[in-house]
Amino acid sequence: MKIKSIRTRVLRWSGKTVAPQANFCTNASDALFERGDSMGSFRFHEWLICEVETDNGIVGIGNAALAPTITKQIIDTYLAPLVIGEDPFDNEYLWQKMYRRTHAWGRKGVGMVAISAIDIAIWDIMGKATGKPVFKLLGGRTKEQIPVYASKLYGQSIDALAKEAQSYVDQGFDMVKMRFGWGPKDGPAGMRKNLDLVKTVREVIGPDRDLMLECYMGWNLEYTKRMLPKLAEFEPRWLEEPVIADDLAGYAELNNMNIVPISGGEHEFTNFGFKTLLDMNALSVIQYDTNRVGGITAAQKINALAEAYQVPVIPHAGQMHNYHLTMANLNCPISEFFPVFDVEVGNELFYYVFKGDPVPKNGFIDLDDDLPGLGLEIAEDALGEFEIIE
Ligand SMILES: O=C(O)[C@H](O)[C@H](O)[C@@H](O)CO
Ligand SMILES: [Mg+2]
Repeated sequence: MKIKSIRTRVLRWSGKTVAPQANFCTNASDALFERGDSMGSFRFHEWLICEVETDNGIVGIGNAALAPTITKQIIDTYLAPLVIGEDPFDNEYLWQKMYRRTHAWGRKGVGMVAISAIDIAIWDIMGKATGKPVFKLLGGRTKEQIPVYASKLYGQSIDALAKEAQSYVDQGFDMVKMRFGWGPKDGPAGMRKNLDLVKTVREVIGPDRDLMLECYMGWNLEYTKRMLPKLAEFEPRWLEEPVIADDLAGYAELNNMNIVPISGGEHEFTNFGFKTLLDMNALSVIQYDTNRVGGITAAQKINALAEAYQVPVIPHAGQMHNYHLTMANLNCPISEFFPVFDVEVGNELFYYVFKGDPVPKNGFIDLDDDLPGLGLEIAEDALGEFEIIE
């Protein structure tokens, strides 16, 4: 079997979007003096689809959400010529070929995102060719079902936040992740508002459900050190991305304070990136995203490394490319789930592009043992609300 062609499309959402409210979510741009739309860099309103076709007609589907138009160019210009004509079952060789041929500029960021999209498609091909779901090629079923946490609860009024949190309890979720609305530039008043948000959600979900807290790189080391003792009383399962991805020492200092477990990794790349973080004891939970980190080939290597350190892996994003890894690894205990809403930040866009993502029931999702590949189809009949850049 050989790879015959690669087709990339960028889908630009032109349908209804919900504008984020003020103080919707802290993020790395908050450190800039102009508030403006600090969420500007934080939209996922485009998605890249990467279809890899073999000479016997099997089509594997990969995807990417970061910088889709650039990722498309990287695949079309640099990566497709490297893998066309090759055997998709040589996935390790193909990953190394893409990684080493673009090493000068592609080992992190959009270069690795592009490699991820092709690698995910290759694993979809291997599943379809063998008649096995991808997780059965990675280690098989390690769970009856996958527990999922409802991940939204962006900054909003206290009443609205409580109502949204209650809706997840009513749907049977035992774990929720919320976002902060304020950070270092908002001073003590912002700290109090952040703590009010956490207090509200903790009161709604009660003491026996997991509460996770998301900063999305919007805080810094000094502010987080002041916040951690104030957050401890709410017993969060983790505090996520308190500092920017390059502040490895900050991650390590915060995690080694052992006040609240620190999580991160959705903006880190390859097993080398995570070896450094693990050696520094910088994370208590690893959260790579398979469509960024290097695809399934890279993610599975990180899973093995993390297991040796006994650091759990809970990939960013409730999407199929992550669910298969979670199902196949004992050290991946739960998955994230983005509730389906109107398009806001864009995490929800995945459900508009693809068909097949499992729907949670009572706080769990499951995968089909008999559905080959990733189990996704492109929702071609629903792409009318997208501008398609081919
Ligand atoms: O952990 C997450 O879900 C991500 O950081 C989100 O995609 C981002 O929207 C911040 O909430
Ligand atoms: Mg996150």
